[in-house]
Amino acid sequence: MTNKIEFRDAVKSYPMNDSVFTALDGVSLEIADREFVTVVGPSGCGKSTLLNMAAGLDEPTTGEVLVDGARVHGPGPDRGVIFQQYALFPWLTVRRNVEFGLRIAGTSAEDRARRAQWAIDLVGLTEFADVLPKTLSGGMKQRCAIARAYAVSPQVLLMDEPFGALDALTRVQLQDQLLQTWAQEQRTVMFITHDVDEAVYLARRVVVMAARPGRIHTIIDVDLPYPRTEDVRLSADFSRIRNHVWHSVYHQEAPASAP
Ligand SMILES: Nc1ncnc2c1ncn2[C@@H]1O[C@H](COP(=O)(O)OP(=O)(O)OP(=O)(O)O)[C@@H](O)[C@H]1O
Repeated sequence: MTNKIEFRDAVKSYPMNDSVFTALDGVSLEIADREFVTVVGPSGCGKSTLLNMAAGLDEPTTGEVLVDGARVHGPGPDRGVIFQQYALFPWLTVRRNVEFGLRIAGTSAEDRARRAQWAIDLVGLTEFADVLPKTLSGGMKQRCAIARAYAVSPQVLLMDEPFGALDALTRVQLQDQLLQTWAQEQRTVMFITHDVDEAVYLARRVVVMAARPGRIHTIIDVDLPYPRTEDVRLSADFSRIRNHVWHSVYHQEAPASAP
């Protein structure tokens, strides 16, 4: 399999008074085409910095970030980014918000309408397509932001704690929807979360980062079958991997135990 995203010895440092603060200290990571990777780690370990570099919203101080073998120089329609804070246009309806990215991409009106409707239906907002965001709950606003990214059908989805602010039930529903679209459209997904269960449920590999300086602590293979179902979530194998990831995140001073 070819690499879709590649971090090559990526360093991010910031000048700080008379010294330099190293936010990321030489991260090398290869994410294969169509792979689903989650990233977990303590606050401040550089997860968002890493994702923003792949998105083209931030640049490494030294090292390289490549997408499809080409150095990233800025955002592009091949990469959809979803943040925890849904940035919807308050004066546009759900449908117009979802169509926005397609409009920018120059998609024809007919395709725009079709793609938008598909994405709106997928996230369960069919009945709310023509209302303004202010009438939606937080979870519904986030569904709208997700539909907007899905509609453009980017090859790469970069998701920074997209479900972090949602209630547990909505979160589980959106995790399952995300896995369904991933299975259908076979995108490459890089997904940041603070939730160890979410990290394991979604991914083929979990990247555990460490802080001060930010770096990769360990990478844990999630050897569970897709499609992921409730049975998978409740299985002994899931618990075993979840415990391994948990230990790697919360007891980083100790060497990571074997699963
Ligand atoms: N513009 C900046 N100037 C100085 N330091 C910065 C800047 N942006 C980020 N940092 C620092 O870089 C480190 C990594 O930040 P980043 O947001 O990537 O961490 P994170 O793992 O995503 O954190 P969290 O889980 O809390 O969201 C932090 O210590 C942060 O304070």
